[in-house]
Amino acid sequence: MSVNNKVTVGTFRKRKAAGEKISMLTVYDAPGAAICHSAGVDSLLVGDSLAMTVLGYKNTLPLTMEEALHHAKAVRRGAPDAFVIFDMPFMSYQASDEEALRNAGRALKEAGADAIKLEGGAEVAPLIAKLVGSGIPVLAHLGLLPQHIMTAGGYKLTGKTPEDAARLLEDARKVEAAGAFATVLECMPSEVGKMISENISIPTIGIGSGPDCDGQVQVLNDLLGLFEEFTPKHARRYAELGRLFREAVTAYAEDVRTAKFR
Ligand SMILES: Nc1nc(=O)c2c([nH]1)NC[C@@H]1CN(c3ccc(C(=O)N[C@@H](CCC(=O)O)C(=O)O)cc3)CN21
Ligand SMILES: CC(C)C(=O)C(=O)O
Ligand SMILES: [Mg+2]
Repeated sequence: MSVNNKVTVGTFRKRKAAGEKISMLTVYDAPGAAICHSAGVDSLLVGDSLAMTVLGYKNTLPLTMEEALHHAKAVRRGAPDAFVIFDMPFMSYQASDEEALRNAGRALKEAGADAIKLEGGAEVAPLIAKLVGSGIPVLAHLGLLPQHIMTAGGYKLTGKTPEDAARLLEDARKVEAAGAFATVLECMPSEVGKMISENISIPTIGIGSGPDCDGQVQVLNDLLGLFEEFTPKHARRYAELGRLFREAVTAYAEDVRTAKFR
């Protein structure tokens, strides 16, 4: 069988109903998208982690719409049939709903994305309803919100107290009611990931939120060992491409120096 039947928002719903897990990986360029899609990864997220993994920024805040679109277009070219989600950059959707709708529209119209993702719970539920009402599928994102590091004072695990866990469930119910087709759950205790997954009808896509989420998402560069600034605890490493990369270019430089390669 071909590895990918065409994935749609309906696929997410059906998978959860059937108890089948959903895989998602971030990807930022055409060759990466081609490999991930042909390998059978269900969905590709052009994460705003692009800022850190590829563009060399210290956090995700500086990323612009233009930069994100540039990479989303490359991802679409590399995997024309993949389900591609565009992660809305910081301040592309916060200033007004009007600006949010225009920017989300650009993701679909200009980059050919299938859906957008934005960070937040109850406070963005009315915006999610407007986007979905306009025909733009939305993936929500709850828990650790990297675009809130300045107000949070860093990257912090969420849902550690019963009150926090209850608030996360409330947020999950609000984004579900607003029409999000699924939600990311980032960095919360496994029990909270499980509790939320069991109490909403849309799939949860976990990162650092335990084995009972309806799917998992990883940052590609963490998975491949290609991000050397730091390793988040939630990252699972499947390869050491950073090491291979360094060995290869070291050998090349040495071969040129010693005139073995000429
Ligand atoms: N390479 C990369 N991987 C990611 O997962 C990622 C990015 N970049 N950039 C955007 C955000 C930032 N994320 C992060 C970054 C750091 C931690 C972190 O330092 N976590 C701590 C645990 C936090 C705590 O214990 O309070 C850790 O030790 O891993 C978590 C998520 C997730 N996203
Ligand atoms: C970690 C995922 C969910 C993300 O938002 C990103 O990579 O930007
Ligand atoms: Mg993101």
